[in-house]
Amino acid sequence: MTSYYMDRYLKNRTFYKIQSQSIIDNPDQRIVDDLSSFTGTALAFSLTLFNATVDLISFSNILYGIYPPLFIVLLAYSLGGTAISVFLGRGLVTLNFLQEKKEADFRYGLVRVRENAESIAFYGGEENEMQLLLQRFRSAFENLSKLLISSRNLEFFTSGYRYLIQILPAAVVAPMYFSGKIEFGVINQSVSAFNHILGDFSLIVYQFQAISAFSAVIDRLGEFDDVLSSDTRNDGESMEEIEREYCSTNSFSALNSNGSMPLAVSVKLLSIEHLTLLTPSKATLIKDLSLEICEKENLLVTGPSGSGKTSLLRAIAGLWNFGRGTITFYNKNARSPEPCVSTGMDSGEVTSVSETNPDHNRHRERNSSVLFLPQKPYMVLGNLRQQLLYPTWSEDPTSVSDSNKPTGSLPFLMPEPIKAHTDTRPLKPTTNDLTQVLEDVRLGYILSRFDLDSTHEWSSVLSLGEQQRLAFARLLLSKPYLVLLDESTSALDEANEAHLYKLIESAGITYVSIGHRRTLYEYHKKVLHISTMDPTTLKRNWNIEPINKDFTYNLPKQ
Ligand SMILES: Nc1ncnc2c1ncn2[C@@H]1O[C@H](COP(=O)(O)OP(=O)(O)OP(=O)(O)O)[C@@H](O)[C@H]1O
Repeated sequence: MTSYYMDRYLKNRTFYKIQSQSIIDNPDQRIVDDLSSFTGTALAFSLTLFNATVDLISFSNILYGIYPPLFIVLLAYSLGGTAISVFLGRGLVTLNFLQEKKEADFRYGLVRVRENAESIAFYGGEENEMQLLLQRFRSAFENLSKLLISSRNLEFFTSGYRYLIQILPAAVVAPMYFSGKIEFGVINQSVSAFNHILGDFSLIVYQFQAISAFSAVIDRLGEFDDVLSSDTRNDGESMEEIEREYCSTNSFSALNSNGSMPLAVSVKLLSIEHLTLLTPSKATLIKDLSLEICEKENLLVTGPSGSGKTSLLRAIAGLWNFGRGTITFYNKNARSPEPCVSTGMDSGEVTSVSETNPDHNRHRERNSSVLFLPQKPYMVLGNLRQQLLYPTWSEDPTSVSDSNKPTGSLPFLMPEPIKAHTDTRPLKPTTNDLTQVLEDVRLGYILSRFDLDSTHEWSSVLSLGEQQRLAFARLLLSKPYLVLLDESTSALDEANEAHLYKLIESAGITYVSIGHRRTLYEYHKKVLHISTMDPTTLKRNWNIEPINKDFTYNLPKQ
């Protein structure tokens, strides 16, 4: 179940939608704790139910045979007891649900302190963190107190219920013994049968606390399952969405009609048509943007903070759907093109697939040919080799030494090889390639400190600039045909920035960058300037122009 839920959580970027739209709380806790208690309790309850059924069948006959009215009294007693315990414990499901949430919130607060240890230490924010954590703990503690009070009241009733009736079978059957109707041993027999049947009929009374905790777990898992099964892109509102199309440009599309190769071929990689970007609250960020990105026509996106530059990249990456318009990717490497659904998009022959019904392989195909480097470099948990291979190749550390030995693990727990885009991604780099690429991005010196197979908390042991250079090393290994860089060199000095841009340019990678630095103009052909939208006029707030290379920007000496 864990593997099934994780698969659905990571598929179609559901994890991102859940987080960015705050759809449900603590999905991690639901995967770890709730699944565990669901499976454990479901198994335990099934066995208890089975046991009780067998018990009931065996002892009902005995008790009914001794004295039928006793059986009927027992039935009435247990029904009454069940009704009272349901009434007394009616709040327990909600309290258990909240307890799970509050404990998970508290744990998450502690995880955030661990993850942001350096920033908190720099700010000296220990006092505030303590207050925030105490607040979360207090909330969990207060809920637990309410839960304990409710459980105590229920427990008082359950104990009374259990002992009050103990005398009944002996009291009813004893006169029958004294009148000689039954033998002495039948009194014991009836008491024992009575207790067995009472236990079976009182399953809800005795297990009410466990049942209410189980219901809370089912509620949380049900909610999670609904989110994983539904399309979380919008809240059921029929709003317009940005359309994404993936076209495969065949190799002959660049030829002239007579079959000859034109002198200057400009292969289109991406086109944006009439794109209007909105925020979730429907404020317009960018109005009616249309542009094309051709091979080697590197584009710089500039504009004031908050104007919507990152949102534009998110829209291209498929992470932002608020707005309307069409974004088309042209994948020159695709092998199995499908009929083109978009007409009048390109003079060359194109084939395309739309993202309305996304399919895993298609995502992979696009991922391998277009790469996004986010503003905040992401370091995966693992060794340096895994950092470099991410996200194009996977490396299972256990398989390095024991690749031929069976690990004894269950098949569904084995790491899945990244197989869907083997047609377009380059061959897996060797250790020499990895060392070389680190040298290329001027990170060769870290190999004297860490070897490729050492595992560290990389986001702490590498500086931000080093992490950004490592991200460029990944880029050089993956060799996508288009990369979107969101201030990916913001932590680097200008000389290193120039070096990295030259490297990706000479690797034949076309790039679209977001940046504020004037020096960036040097490495781009066109600039898209986005200005802050004026809500009163809602006029087009962008313009695109070629960069005049004669202009000098006081570049650093290298
Ligand atoms: N998930 C969100 N919900 C609501 N508003 C958002 C969300 N994400 C971004 N915004 C808003 O959209 C606007 C554009 O954000 P974006 O990150 O694209 O700006 P930017 O131009 O990249 O800024 P910067 O240069 O500071 O990185 C901002 O006003 C931001 O507050």
